[in-house]
Amino acid sequence: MSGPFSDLTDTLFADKSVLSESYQPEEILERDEEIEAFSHALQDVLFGREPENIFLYGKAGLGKTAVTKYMMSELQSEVFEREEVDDLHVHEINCNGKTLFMVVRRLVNELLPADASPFPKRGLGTGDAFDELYAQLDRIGGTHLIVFDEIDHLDDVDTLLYELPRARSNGHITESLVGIVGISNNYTFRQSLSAKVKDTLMETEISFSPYDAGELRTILHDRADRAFVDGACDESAIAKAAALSAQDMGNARQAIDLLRVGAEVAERDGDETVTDDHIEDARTLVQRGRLRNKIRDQTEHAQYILETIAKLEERNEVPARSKEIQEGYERVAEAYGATPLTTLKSIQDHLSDLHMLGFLVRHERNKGLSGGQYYEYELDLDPMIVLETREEIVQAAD
Ligand SMILES: Nc1ncnc2c1ncn2[C@@H]1O[C@H](COP(=O)(O)OP(=O)(O)OP(=O)(O)O)[C@@H](O)[C@H]1O
Repeated sequence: MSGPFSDLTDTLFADKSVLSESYQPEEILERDEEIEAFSHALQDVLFGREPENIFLYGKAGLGKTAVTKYMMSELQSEVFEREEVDDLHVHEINCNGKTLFMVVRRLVNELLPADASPFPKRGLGTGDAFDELYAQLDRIGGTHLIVFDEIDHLDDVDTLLYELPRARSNGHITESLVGIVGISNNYTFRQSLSAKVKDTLMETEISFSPYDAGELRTILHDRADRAFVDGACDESAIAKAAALSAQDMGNARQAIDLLRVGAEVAERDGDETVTDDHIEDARTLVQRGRLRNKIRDQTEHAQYILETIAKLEERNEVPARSKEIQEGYERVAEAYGATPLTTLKSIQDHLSDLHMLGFLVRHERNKGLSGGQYYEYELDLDPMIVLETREEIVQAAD
């Protein structure tokens, strides 16, 4: 029997899941100093003392989550070994898009006994949710470490950071100990806290810096060893993925993505080894994917404007002035059954935003002797990406 899948054999991957987002590495590489600072801050837990509060800062993909997961699991094992230490409970919650009430309620529900009814969504306030949280922490006892990921996204973070670290000294809890681990992409987070919180919050701050090419190479090497069958990935492909990501933001997630997509390209082409060329192709694919998402994030009218400029570009009618773009835009908006924005000023505002966001190149022109200046615009990306993305969006909406 032969069918579309009958010829397929996996010649590249030994375990592809090692390159997936959900994979938690057993070993954390190139973060010795951060791990050392983290262990130091956590050591009170092993002596039954109140934990220090810990804040981790750093841009995306620098290992904050991976290091935290690793530290929590190492600490759990150590607590388990030392029978004299009370139980350790670790709770993790992502704060993005949540109110303080939602976060505290979620924690309460995690702590409640399995047969208890959940904390009500309505009718009670944040103060009530905190009271229930304290009651549950004391009912369970031991040490509780609560990891708040994207803590800077929380609406009323001041209250959280004023309440929880003081729960014991204020007598709200007596049978348990609680510590906070806050994770944030925003280095200025601490400055945004109220003076009252800033002055009293005792914490250790650990900052994660971008990985350099050598560090990324070590991380990728380790992944490649586990992910690929022997000899299926060139050393220079690893070096290339590491170098490209180091030049960008030093982001390990991006480096791993390049390696995975590069391997998918090799697989698609029927090649038995991942090479530099595959990583180069992966870069283009990953960049296109990012651009597509960025276009999708724009408002409907901003997208019409981008589509208009892409069409002008296809007819070699760029760079174009805002008046010309407005005329094309009106036709595009109407073709989608939308009512176009009417003033030239509103189009110019959109053009200026799209320029700031890096979608457009802007040329400043002078009107010769009559004086005065105006701008002309063209896309700073391949018009096909805009047109294809728009088509996908329209088809998905049908
Ligand atoms: N030092 C490291 N050793 C091994 N793998 C790592 C290391 N740093 C990061 N990674 C891997 O890179 C990816 C991104 O890391 P992680 O999710 O920890 O980043 P983050 O700093 O928490 O970023 P974000 O804020 O975007 O979540 C994960 O797959 C993680 O396993």
